[in-house]
Amino acid sequence: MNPEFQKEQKRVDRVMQEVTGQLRRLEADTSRQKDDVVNIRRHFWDENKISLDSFDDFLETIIGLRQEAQALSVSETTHRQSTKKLAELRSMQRTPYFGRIDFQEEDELEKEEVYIGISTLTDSTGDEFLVYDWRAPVSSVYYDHQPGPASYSTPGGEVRGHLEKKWQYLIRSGVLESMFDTSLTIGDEILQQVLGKSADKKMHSIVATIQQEQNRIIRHDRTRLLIVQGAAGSGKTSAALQRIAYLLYKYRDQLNADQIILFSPNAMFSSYVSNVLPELGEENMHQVTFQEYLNHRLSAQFELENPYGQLEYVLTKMDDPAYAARVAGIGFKASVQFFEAIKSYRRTLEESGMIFKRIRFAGHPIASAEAIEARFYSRDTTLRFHNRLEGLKDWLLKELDEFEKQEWEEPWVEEEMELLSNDSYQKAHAYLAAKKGFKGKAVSDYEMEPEELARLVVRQKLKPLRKKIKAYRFVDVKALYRQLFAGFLEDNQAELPAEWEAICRQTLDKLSEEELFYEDATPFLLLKELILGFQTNTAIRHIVIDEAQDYSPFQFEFLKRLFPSARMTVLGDFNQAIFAHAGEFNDFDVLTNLYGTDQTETIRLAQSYRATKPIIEFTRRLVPEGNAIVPFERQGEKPVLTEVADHAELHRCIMERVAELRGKFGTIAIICKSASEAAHAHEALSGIEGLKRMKTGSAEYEQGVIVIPSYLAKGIEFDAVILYDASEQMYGQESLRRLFYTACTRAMHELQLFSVGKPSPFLEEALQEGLVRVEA
Ligand SMILES: Nc1ncnc2c1ncn2[C@@H]1O[C@H](COP(=O)(O)OP(=O)(O)OP(=O)(O)O)[C@@H](O)[C@H]1O
Repeated sequence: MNPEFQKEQKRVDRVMQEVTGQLRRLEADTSRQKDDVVNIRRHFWDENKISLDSFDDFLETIIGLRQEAQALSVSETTHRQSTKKLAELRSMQRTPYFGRIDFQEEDELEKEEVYIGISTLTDSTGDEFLVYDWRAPVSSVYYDHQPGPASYSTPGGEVRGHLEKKWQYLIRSGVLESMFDTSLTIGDEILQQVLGKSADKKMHSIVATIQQEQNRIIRHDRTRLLIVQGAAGSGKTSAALQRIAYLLYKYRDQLNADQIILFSPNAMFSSYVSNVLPELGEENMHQVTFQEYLNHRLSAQFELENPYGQLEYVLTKMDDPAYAARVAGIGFKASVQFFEAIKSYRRTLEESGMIFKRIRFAGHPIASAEAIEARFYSRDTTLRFHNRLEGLKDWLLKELDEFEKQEWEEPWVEEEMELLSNDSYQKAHAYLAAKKGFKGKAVSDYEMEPEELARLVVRQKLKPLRKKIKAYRFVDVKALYRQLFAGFLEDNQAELPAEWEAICRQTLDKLSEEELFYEDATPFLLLKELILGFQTNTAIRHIVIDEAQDYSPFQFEFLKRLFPSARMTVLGDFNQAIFAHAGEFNDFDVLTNLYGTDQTETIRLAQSYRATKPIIEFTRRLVPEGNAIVPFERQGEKPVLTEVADHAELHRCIMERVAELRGKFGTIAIICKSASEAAHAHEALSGIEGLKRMKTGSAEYEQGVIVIPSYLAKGIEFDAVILYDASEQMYGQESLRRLFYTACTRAMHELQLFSVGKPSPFLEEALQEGLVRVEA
């Protein structure tokens, strides 16, 4: 063993010893802190006898409670911090560090050897830094510079110096397996090794091999909106997760994981990425899907279609007579034009056109729709729209008060009183007694007057109506949305799709069934919020939107308003824009309007890491301007295309191929175009042992051999991909190019395409250039 290597192993031993020692001490402390927290919680109320006898007693009680609550909060925070440190130390036990820079600061006589790992580690005196956190300012030199002049930013200003050498280490469970002087080696051995590994059930952090461009994303701080456009496999998701870890470190005094939301495409993806932050010793952020939010807001009113339901329709129901109109409708309803039309519609409602629901109680009118409308438009029109509605609400509540008084004497009240159960009667008695100031035993002295009970009965009966008025349910948003398709847009919109009439019919029919197409959900919600006021969440400080090409500008506008205090990181790839509305957009330029050019920065990632060089050379031929995508130098087999005569032969060939691939790989995905094709394939290939099918509801992606619809595989990767049927029959339309590309780019090490009959025209160029091996 060379002496340099031996010296480094000795250092690893020393650091490991330190980690183990600190871990032991912290484990003991943490368990004590946990007992403290449990103890304080258990005895919280014993320690504080509540006494309200005199003002002094009351004050003492309050002070006692406050002190105890403070003690609890301190213990909880200490315990939380220790648990986090424990997680970090446990990770460091596996890999204490992964890199080193030899950096000489300007004006310093000696160079410093800075070791970099997932967390900072000092010796027991606290004086010597054994390991620096990868997010520390000095660590950026490791990611950003080659040997030579280098600098890094600190809160106190720029630190300049000279980077002499840069090292990478591969340490596993305390054993130094290899080390590379990356200033000398050509290519990136460790990155090669990492990328050559098998796919995992969960995504891993890329902390040891973050590339310079990715580091820009991670440490970006300048603007409110960061847009990342990057090729498939360029590390967008990886960089986004590292960025969250970075933000949690940099702003550790002000920001915690609860204040960050990651918008994921589906539950399976959420589970796939859920490992990365804990691996870095951080707590996970919230993960949600946009659909979950829509459901939360709209499911009480409508049966809501899910986005994959929409996609499945678009991919499989081409024969439906309503198909062309639906697809045109999806495009229009996601357009900026429609967005602007809704905003201007809302402005016209200031003058006329509002639709209200009458307010009635048991068949008795309280306010007719006409009266409400008349009142609304008789108000001062200089007031803000929402204030006018608020005034209307207050007026209606007063009308209800008047009505309530009239009801006291009505015969139904008496009947209702007689029919009260014993329990309800007792409750009414207790309630009224308390209101009159009767306490404890004195409650039984209270004699309830029949008039009082009558008033209470009427109030209770009108409670739901009062609630409805307070929630502005007298505004008929559904009818207002309907109005857009029942003439408003036709009269006011210059350009409408040719299928407009059919689009209107479809939309209106669906609404009348109390159902909502996915493409209508966000516009409906936008209209509702524009009329009734926006619901906001100011606690969230950062939102990260992955697979952002799947969102319409509408949805972005929405998220901006929903999270007014948040910064936004948006990551996507328009070559993978597979939703039908996506035809409208090819880049994120329209998002610049969200916060303005000064507050927007765009970073592009061209290098793709996921797949071998031959796979990337092939996939980039599938999309326009694919030449801009740069493959990483990792060797492998060329993709293979096998043309078969029919489905029987297809299934036979796939089964044979799976048997061969199984020997080499842990995760093999048979990717189908749609869920219905996946269902057929799963049945036909049931001879494959342990074959599993992934569906929209699947919560976790499974290893082994799986059948999966293309759109669900998005964002995820597999060792080997078998494209079930890449024929012209299945992928003949230009609109499916992006879906086809998305499916092919899921492969890491091997890609096999089958085609029943003539292959898709998307393959023509790649075939001509010999980028695919054709098998007979
Ligand atoms: N710097 C890196 N070091 C090691 N691995 C990396 C690096 N960057 C990316 N990778 C790997 O490349 C693969 C693709 O990364 P990721 O899924 O983040 O890309 P993406 O741009 O989100 O892809 P897609 O758009 O296709 O979903 C992952 O296996 C990831 O671990």
